[in-house]
Amino acid sequence: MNQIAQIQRPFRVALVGNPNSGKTALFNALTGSRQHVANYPGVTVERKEGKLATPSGLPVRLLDLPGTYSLRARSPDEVVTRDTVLGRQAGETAPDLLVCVLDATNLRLSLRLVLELKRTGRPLLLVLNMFDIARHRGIEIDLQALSQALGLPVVTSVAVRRGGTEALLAGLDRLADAEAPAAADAWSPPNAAELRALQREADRLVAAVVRTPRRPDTLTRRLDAVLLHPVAGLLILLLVLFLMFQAVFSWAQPAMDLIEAAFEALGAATGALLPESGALGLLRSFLQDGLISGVGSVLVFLPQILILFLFILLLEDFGYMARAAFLMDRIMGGAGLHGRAFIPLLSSFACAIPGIMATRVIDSRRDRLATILVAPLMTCSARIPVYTLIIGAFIPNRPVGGGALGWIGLQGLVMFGLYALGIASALGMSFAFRRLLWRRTPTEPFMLELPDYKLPRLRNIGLGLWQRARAFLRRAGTIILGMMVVVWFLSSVPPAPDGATEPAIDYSFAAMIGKAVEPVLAPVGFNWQISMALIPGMAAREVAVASLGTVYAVGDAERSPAQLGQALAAHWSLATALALLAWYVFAPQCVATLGVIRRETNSRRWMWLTFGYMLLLAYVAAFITFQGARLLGMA
Ligand SMILES: Nc1nc2c(ncn2[C@@H]2O[C@H](COP(=O)(O)OP(=O)(O)OP(=O)(O)O)[C@@H](O)[C@H]2O)c(=O)[nH]1
Ligand SMILES: [Mg+2]
Repeated sequence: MNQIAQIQRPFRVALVGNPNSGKTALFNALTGSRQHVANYPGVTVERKEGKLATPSGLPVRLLDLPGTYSLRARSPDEVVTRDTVLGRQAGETAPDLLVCVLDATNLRLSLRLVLELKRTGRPLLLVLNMFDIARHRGIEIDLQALSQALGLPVVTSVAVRRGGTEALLAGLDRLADAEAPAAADAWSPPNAAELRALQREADRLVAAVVRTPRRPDTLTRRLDAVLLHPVAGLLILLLVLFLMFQAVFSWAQPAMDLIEAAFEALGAATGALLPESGALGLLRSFLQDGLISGVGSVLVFLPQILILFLFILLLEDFGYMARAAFLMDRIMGGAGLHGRAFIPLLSSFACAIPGIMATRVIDSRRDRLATILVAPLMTCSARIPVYTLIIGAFIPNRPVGGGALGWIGLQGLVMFGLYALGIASALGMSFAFRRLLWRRTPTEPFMLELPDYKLPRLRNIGLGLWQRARAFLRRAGTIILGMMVVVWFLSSVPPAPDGATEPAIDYSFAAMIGKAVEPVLAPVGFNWQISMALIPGMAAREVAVASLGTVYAVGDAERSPAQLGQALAAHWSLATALALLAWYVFAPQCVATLGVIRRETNSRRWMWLTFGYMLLLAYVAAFITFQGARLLGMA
């Protein structure tokens, strides 16, 4: 009977546990690439589900839940975890088994969650993960005593090692046959006193089953002596960040050249197939100037984005990110930011959306709001295409100086400067917000656990990169492609009248819109082509590049990004180019980010505040840059 039920319906298992206990690592190890990522309805919490089969062939559907310290949910992702555990998640039934992932090196906090989970009456399996580190540190855990004391099955795992999940898989097989008890319907969240009582019980358990030697990891200690040093540590951090940006520029080049050449060839092949005039000519223009050159000019940035993420993922896995947060705490504290804001802000280098979502680690609402408000100022990867295009076209590719400075490229330096400007303005603005909005609240003290250093796992990094690449490609394939079609339409329709003397685009809708906005943007040096490209750029910053491509391609038959750079250099003054760079540092040009701010703060007010202050900064910065550059004779 049970066998039949299993064949018809997979065994549904959910991973619960504290943040950083290794749930996602286990999830990846167990499911490989058989994963499906979506969002929970109505919230910005990712729902990650994957498939696997146990050694005995039982199909399992595995859910990776957001980390939590308690079922007394405080944030949207904790609500998802709580509701899933209790079977209250809309559209889902309760999982057949909860696998509670514990960090074996820190059982105190994890066991309190286990005790809470026990009270829900759901079937539980405990996994002591990070067992390698625990063993390495000489921590001894009496598994049998723990299992007996809790009345729950206990297995160990090393999520990041091949074969490290065998005991867990065997455990799944054993428990799949067990009859699931009914859930306790009358569950209510524990109050503070109950939580304290649970913590005391957890502490008693730990005292009874865990033996910790007084022998700290010496390698970690020796490394930390240097990496956490107030001066040397900061210098190393700066060096790491600087190397990261140099790498983004130089390593990506060959791959970018390749992608560019491929799209050029594709465009040329399409051009050869179709005639230049008539209805087929319109199709040819659509394929060549709209589709191929549009997608190509965005795709070409994939290598850079991957390199940036490679660095972030490596540093995170190595254990350096927490140190960076620790180092930055003093500096960020001066700007009114919490030390924990460092990781959200650093993630915002990739994209403000995960950055803003990562602010959930900050407990105080004000600290969190301050971080959310300034996160979009960090240079996200969608700005890279714009920066690269303009820097490539206007900043000479030569070393900054001779001799010792010969290895620093001027282009890389300008890029670094733009990033620095983003960081400085984020710190400045959070300082201003603290001064203006929350004068009297003190920042909370910094408490972040510093994990031991460990060698990054290639598999984890690979999967992380793959997920990022997929997200980017999906964006390129949907929003961006859609916008490109709109932009192509606006810039090709209506067609030029017979006997027209100007390029066809000058007669199009795009020109009309651009020209209407132009007077407002003329003081910052933007012509109507730029004014027009900024409009679709609202959907995603990098679309502006593709739009400029379309605008100038339709006018001048220029196609590849390199040729686009040349076209821009011919059409814009240096002052205009610099003003556009300044604009892009600040402009609130991403509807998705604004949407996430609204959802995460639960208010339109903060969204509009962000939009307003960023737009103001962008205008002022571009104005000063343009007028200043003109005064210096760069017009
Ligand atoms: N050495 C070792 N490292 C591990 C193990 N499991 C996970 N890690 C590492 O621990 C870090 C955190 O793991 P994640 O899987 O991201 O943790 P998580 O529980 O999903 O965290 P949240 O999603 O934030 O709740 C990663 O750097 C993993 O590579 C393990 O068994 N041994
Ligand atoms: Mg996770």
